Amino acid sequence: MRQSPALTFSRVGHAFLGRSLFEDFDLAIGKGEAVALLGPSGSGKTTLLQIAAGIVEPVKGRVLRGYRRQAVVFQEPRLLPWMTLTDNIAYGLAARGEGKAARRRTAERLALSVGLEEADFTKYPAELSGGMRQRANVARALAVDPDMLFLDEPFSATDVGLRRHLQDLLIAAARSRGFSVLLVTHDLAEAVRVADRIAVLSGRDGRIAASRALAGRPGERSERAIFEQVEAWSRDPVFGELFSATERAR
Ligand SMILES: Nc1ncnc2c1ncn2[C@@H]1O[C@H](COP(=O)(O)OP(=O)(O)OP(=O)(O)O)[C@@H](O)[C@H]1O
Repeated sequence: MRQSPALTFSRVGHAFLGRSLFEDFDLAIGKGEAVALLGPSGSGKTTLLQIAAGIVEPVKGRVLRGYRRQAVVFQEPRLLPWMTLTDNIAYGLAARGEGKAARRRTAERLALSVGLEEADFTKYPAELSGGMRQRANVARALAVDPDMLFLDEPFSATDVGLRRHLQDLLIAAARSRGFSVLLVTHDLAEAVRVADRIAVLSGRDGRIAASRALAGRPGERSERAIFEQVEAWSRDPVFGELFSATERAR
């Protein structure tokens, strides 16, 4: 028997101020599958992610959720300024009924796993660098042990070294815990590194212009294989709209 998907968009439509973004958007994400959603700026990627996560109610259609617990990583960390680093990471755990000591232990373990240090545990967000805040952001999402993770341009403001580190960390976490991922990104190399499949949203009609499975598993692709895939797709007409828009934005 085929497993039901973790997430299904079924004929989803949305409009802002009378301007339609998409009419009949369909996409299914399997359990344990990582899908990267690419598309020109303004095509509605973030809106789709927010609809999927229940942050925005679609005007039309349905989202079917076959998962129990979700976490969202936004581009900007959104830490609570009056809470320490570990309290921020542990924030979502209180709702799950975990005791205070257990919450602190989980938060500390995750803080260390994302490269934060013990000396940082009691610092407030204002005392942390941008990179440290982004590490805390990822740790906070993993703390709730999601089976569906939404990532909205999570590393676009992060320098290359840290971006790679956090990508690898998420790939390893997704593999060991088996959660599904919907990643919105502008960065084709990031998509090729992190995802099992890429969906390209058309800027013209808000539908999926192309859906491509990637060879191999995330975390096992060589730098050369990633580079060659990005090169090949950048010559593919289906990706043309994406690249011309990205280049215009530069
Ligand atoms: N709350 C809102 N009210 C009105 N218009 C909105 C709102 N949110 C988004 N939009 C508009 O909807 C369109 C799609 O926005 P969205 O952020 O989903 O696109 P995107 O593909 O993620 O863009 P980018 O790649 O630039 O982040 C844009 O034209 C945007 O201005």
